[in-house]
Amino acid sequence: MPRRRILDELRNPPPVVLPSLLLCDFGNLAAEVKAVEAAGARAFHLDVMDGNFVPNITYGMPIVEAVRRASDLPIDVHMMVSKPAAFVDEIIDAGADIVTIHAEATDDPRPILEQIRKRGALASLAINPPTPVEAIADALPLCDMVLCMSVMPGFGAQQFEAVALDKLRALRSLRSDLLLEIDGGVNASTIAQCTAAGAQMLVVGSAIFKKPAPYADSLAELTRLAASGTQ
Ligand SMILES: O=C(CO)[C@H](O)[C@H](O)COP(=O)(O)O
Ligand SMILES: [Fe+2]
Repeated sequence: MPRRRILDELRNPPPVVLPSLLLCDFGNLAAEVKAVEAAGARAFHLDVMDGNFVPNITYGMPIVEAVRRASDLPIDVHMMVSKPAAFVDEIIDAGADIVTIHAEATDDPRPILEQIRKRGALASLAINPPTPVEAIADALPLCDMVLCMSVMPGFGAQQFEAVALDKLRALRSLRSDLLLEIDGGVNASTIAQCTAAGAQMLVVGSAIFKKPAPYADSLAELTRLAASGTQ
């Protein structure tokens, strides 16, 4: 999908709940993707971890390609890798529509964000809970989206860290057009606070995949709660 159309679609209310496939059944990946799409998902979140930037290894291009084959929905790839510049092109070739790199992984994210945009994908920058918004001020003009992590990256099913909410509020006051995403510990108890603070993109892993498919009830309930935070 073209960059502009994805941006417009994702900015449309209600807020977007993105299933994080980290905790899905990889033995039945295509079926899981289709089940989540049938449940009403508007985009997917894929967690690429390299065992170096974070203390865990997940998957790379082949899984992004497999999700691309199973669905036409936008794919948001969260790159928890030490050398994002080396893999951005391949991730986009595999089917990523949004590429999120970590501010902590590079001295200057700007050339990588430019490269992502040049390739026609949405450029996104993530910050870990201890990283302040000021650390990415120079890169903000090149960002379509900012991801505020509400856990230290590496694993699903961790406890939500509310420090991300202050950063969402600060970013929203700086730029009204920026897509804002939050990831980590987002569930029925925390999701309304996230949208109240300005997030439109809510990544949810364990709160969807801890129950077996179909996922329609949990996705609808999370979307309802997310929308209630914007009222
Ligand atoms: O980036 C991530 C972990 O680093 C995942 O997207 C996130 O943790 C999703 O899982 P949960 O909703 O269970 O926290
Ligand atoms: Fe993630």
